[in-house]
Amino acid sequence: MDFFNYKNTSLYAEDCAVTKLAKQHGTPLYVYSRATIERHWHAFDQAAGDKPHLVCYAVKANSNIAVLNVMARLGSGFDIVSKGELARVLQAGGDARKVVFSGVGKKSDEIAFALEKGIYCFNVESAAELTRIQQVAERMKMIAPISLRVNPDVDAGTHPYISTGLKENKFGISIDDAFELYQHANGLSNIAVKGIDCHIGSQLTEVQPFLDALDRVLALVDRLAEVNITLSHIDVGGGLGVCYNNETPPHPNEYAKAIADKLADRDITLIYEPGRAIMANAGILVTEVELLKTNQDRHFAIVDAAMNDLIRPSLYQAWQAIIEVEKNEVADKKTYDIVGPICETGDFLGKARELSIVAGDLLAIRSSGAYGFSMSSNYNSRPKAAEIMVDGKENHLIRARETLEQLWQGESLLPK
Ligand SMILES: Cc1ncc(COP(=O)(O)O)c(C=O)c1O
Ligand SMILES: N[C@@H](CCCC[NH3+])C(=O)O
Repeated sequence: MDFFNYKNTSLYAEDCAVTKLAKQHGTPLYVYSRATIERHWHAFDQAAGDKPHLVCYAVKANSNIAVLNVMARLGSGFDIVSKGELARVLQAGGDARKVVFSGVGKKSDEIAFALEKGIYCFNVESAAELTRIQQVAERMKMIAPISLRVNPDVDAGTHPYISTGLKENKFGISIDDAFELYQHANGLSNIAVKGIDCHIGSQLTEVQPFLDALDRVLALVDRLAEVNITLSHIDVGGGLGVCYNNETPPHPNEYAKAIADKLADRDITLIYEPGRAIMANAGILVTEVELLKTNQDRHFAIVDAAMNDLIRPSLYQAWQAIIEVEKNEVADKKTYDIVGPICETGDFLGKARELSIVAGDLLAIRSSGAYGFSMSSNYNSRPKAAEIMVDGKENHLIRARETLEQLWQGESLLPK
């Protein structure tokens, strides 16, 4: 469910006509809906009911500070993977005490920064990282709160690039080794063992793999309790999928409740790290059709957005709906490949889409709120798109379109 719907023949974002937004801000343009973000966040928050819990939004999905601020105002926590993401959370008014720090390669200065800011917990992904955190904390005369990210070897049934919970993936600590590492961690002078963490992949469309992973995690929690290592939280990661095409993922409510129910009789705090499920359908990417061309019976719509703006179709062959912003009743319906101006064959946003368009029309690429702008780049020296947030009838520019000067910011010429 989202707030991007047609009124008669025009697409609206909440109460704003998308054509007007494009006129005001130009294209390519990311448009986010505040009401959608808030509704999705509340779905996770409310499903856990009375169970102590924390929704830690995965910043990587969309890290614009206005997006983070919307969630900070709701009392959200945040899942971060870098010093940069923590700095963004703080800049957005987020509370460091509700931050969990994931990621396989935290540098010492990132660990020090997070300790200084007083984050909730480090999700430790290897024995070597545990040693590093101990060393940094000892040097700073601080205690680092940690959980181990265990890899439960569960098949998430998702795209291989975004599956993380299998033995062969680089993420986490094999669940078979975790028991010993917990005992070791428990004996370290500057480490406080707090919880356990698990994230098995992204865009999962069924609850069962989450529950299977949780069963394995709970078996370890119980084994640890037998040796007096009592954990105060379980972080179940993110990964809940959304409907891009014809997937039928469980509603966040159903997913979050299934997990909370499993923990109902345990005195333990539950942490979720959703990214996509909150943001994907809270955003669209609006682009203008520049030119139409036909090569050997194949029709191409060349648009002003490209793989640098939205890389998911190129990188994962991801399918995202592409719709007309104004339904054009006059133009012939044809099957188009929607491509950008970048010099790569892989630069496409969608293939074989039936559309009635002429040059100058606007298209909206749906479900672009997550892993859209946050994965964008300047490839082909293309300034990054502008981002706006709609809020009822109002819209706010939350990131200005990049200027040409910004393209070479920080670069310098040789002296001679
Ligand atoms: C550790 C961790 N937590 C949370 C997320 C968010 O995942 P999703 O956007 O699929 O909810 C990710 C990304 O997959 C992740 O790596
Ligand atoms: N970026 C990916 C998801 C990766 C999740 C990050 N751990 C996507 O667009 O689907």
